[in-house]
Amino acid sequence: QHAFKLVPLGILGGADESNLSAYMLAPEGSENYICLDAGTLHAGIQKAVANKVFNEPAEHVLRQYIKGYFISHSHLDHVSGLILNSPDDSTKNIYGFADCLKTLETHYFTWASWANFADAGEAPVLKKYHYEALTPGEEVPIKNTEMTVRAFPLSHSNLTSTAFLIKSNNSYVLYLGDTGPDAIEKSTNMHKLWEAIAPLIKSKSLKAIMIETSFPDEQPDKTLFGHFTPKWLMSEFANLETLTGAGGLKGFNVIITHLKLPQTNIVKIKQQLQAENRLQLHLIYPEQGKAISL
Ligand SMILES: Nc1ncnc2c1ncn2[C@@H]1O[C@@H]2COP(=O)(O)O[C@H]2[C@H]1O
Repeated sequence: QHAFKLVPLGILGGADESNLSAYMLAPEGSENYICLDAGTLHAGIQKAVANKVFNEPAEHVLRQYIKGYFISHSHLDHVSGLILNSPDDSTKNIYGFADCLKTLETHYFTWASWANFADAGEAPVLKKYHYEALTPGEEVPIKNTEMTVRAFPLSHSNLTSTAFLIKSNNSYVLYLGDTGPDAIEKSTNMHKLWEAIAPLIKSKSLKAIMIETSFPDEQPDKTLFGHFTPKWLMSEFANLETLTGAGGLKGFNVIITHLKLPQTNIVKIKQQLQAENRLQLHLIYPEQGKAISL
């Protein structure tokens, strides 16, 4: 019995502008999706339609199926698809922490960068999108869907990034925007997040964690820029295992996002994750336009 359907619209962490972080998520059997980050929309929806994931034209998927956007942080590779597709989009909410939404308002939905399709910021405001600021830890319903969200702060170098805990009935998916290990970020955000979600792993209600691994282990700690390597990812999951109990993560779905090109690095990251997977996580590599049931 699956609880969610996930449709990756873009999966990479930069460089290939046709395939940047964006993931549609809906309760299984529902057409009321959210989109987690929005780096690439058009190219991903086209692929999903070509793969018969959707039986409607791409315009319909963009306008009718995506009910809202969840933006983890304001870096271009997480928002460019939203901005570029905004003239063809329908009215909906953009959810995120206040400082992230403020950057959309002051840097992107302005009359110099684009047109102001939002409902705040530089006049005239076209009011297609409503900025909906989230409060850390507070569960709120997601408009026009059967899901709720709780947002948690993450550290991403100089920025605050976001983890979104999405709930449908009594099942959950956890999506993390760009972030790195507490030890390097000099943060406790990962630990606090693990404390919040460990009970959901124990109760088997958390269906998957979507988390980034941007660089192979060869990347020096001082040039991680708020990202994970396989070694650091596995060390954070080892911390999580101390909260779930020994063996508590065996077979748990971990969807690896935001791999950065070149392709030789991506091959390395996958090899290293496999070699270092002593916790026996079920590692899943999403593919653009191919649905995953969770
Ligand atoms: N101090 C820095 N020097 C060079 N490149 C950087 C620095 N900080 C961030 N970046 C780059 O800017 C990118 C912004 O998006 P990412 O965090 O995915 O990856 C980041 C790096 O590629």
